[in-house]
Amino acid sequence: MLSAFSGGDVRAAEGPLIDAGLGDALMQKAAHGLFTVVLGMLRDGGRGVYGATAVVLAGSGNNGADALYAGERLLRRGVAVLAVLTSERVHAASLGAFLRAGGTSVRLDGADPGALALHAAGADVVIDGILGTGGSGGLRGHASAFVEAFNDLAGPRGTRSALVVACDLPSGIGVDTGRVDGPLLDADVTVAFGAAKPGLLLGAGALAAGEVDVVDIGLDLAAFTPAVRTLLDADVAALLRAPTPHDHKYSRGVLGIAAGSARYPGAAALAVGAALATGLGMVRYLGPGEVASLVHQRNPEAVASTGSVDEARSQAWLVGPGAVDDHDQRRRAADAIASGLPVVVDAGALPEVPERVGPQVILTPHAGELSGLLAARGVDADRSAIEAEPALFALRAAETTGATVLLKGFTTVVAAPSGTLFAQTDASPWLSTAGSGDTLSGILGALAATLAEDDGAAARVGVADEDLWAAVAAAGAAIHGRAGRRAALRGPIVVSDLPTDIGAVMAHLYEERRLAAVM
Ligand SMILES: NC(=O)C1=CN([C@@H]2O[C@H](COP(=O)(O)OP(=O)(O)OC[C@H]3O[C@@H](n4cnc5c(N)ncnc54)[C@H](OP(=O)(O)O)[C@@H]3O)[C@@H](O)[C@H]2O)[C@@H](O)CC1
Ligand SMILES: [K+]
Repeated sequence: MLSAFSGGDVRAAEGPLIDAGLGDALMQKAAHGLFTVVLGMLRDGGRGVYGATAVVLAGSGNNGADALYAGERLLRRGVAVLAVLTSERVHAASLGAFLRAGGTSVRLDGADPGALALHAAGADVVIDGILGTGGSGGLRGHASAFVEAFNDLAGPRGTRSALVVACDLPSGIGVDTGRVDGPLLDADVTVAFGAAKPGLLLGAGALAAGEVDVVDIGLDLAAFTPAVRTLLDADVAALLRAPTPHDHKYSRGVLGIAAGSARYPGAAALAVGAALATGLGMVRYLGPGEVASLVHQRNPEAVASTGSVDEARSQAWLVGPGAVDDHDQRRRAADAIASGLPVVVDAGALPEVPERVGPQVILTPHAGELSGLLAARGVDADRSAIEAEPALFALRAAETTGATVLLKGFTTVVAAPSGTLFAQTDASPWLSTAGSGDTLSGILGALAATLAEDDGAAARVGVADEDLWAAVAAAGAAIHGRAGRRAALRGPIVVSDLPTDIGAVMAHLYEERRLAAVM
């Protein structure tokens, strides 16, 4: 599990070490970690180290000092390093060490930002040490002008030639929110010191951070609660419940699905297909006969009826995908939510959620739907406000309703009513296509059904029992994202093909789990 701690908690964990006179040692460890990652990138990128060129962007605080000390180490390996000082003030000892190692520095306020940006765009590596955890708001003044010029000249990440490495975090993102105001240097890699910060896992900050590499600098964070967590493959694998020889179809998990309507029949077929590919004992489909026929064309193993929730014994429910303007489906949604069983509530069923439910009710809105859900409960937040700070509003919705809230997006945020947060940035942009949400809900439903009666699941993934459903939702988002990435290797994603990729991802996860068990 990748755990992110707030800027305040990281500073508090540094406190005792700084009091013991170890502040400089911490900074040297951070700089060494940063240097080691840059070295690896130069080597892996085939650029070599001796004779490579680097630009260090150094702001006024300790973040700039880390970057300058890393620059000093690069100079000693034969890299030509230019330090661009983005503020009038600079950490004197680190600049002194950098200059003594043969580095050159230039102050941004006395120079032409365009010319410096052009130099940086042509370098092998740019180290972003403008702002770290002490920053507030977006980049200002000269630094902001430089970054804009660099982005224009170098082009977007992925196409530009210079590798950008963020020191602790991409300068200017909200440390705890991932909020981005103003221009930003998208990093190829972010080297985080001591722990990831929440802004690296959330919203626009997660996009800007690129790959996150955490360097151990000896901080003890055991007394602090992670602000955000990301499940890695091993965590998702640990959560899964593999069938045993003693299982039968009812004990493996039965998922009731009330999805689809005359207007949107396809949603039912997509949700059923994704649930079956995730693996479970049985899918019971409830809905109009013509929709059931469509479901059966692809998945004859689904057991269909036009009956009620009470008549269809299940361990968990999925309600809402494509269920629009259908009185019977609305009724089933309300009954499933009231059943006390785990229930995934999507799309058309979201308006059926009563004032207060429990965490076993997993809501899966996108930003627009969350805005409606909150408005109905007296909280005013439009779509763009939610997209700027997804964690804040997912948490608000979880606290207000008592449900687990999975807020869809490129980064999917999951909030438990306890305040525990997960963020999964596993998706492929190709997944933003019609029907994608229906397959996510099918995966979530299957996981809920298989884990509904599994008392050991929370402990296996390392969360409190009350946060089990949030972990399940995060795992579902991870599986969906990975399946999407796999599908995108073939070209633009056709959602009805996704079950093949879901199955392959599940096979990979079970294999990972088997290997973990024998080690
Ligand atoms: N503590 C430790 O032991 C360790 C810390 N470590 C490192 O320290 C980093 C935190 O360092 P930090 O606290 O010095 O903050 P940091 O972000 O470098 O600079 C803040 C200064 O920038 C300015 N400023 C603020 N906002 C701005 C804006 N929008 N636009 C422009 N300028 C802005 C403002 O100065 P002002 O403008 O007010 O003069 C403010 O004082 C942390 O990320 C990690 O890298 C590691 O070495 C491990 C050991
Ligand atoms: K930085």
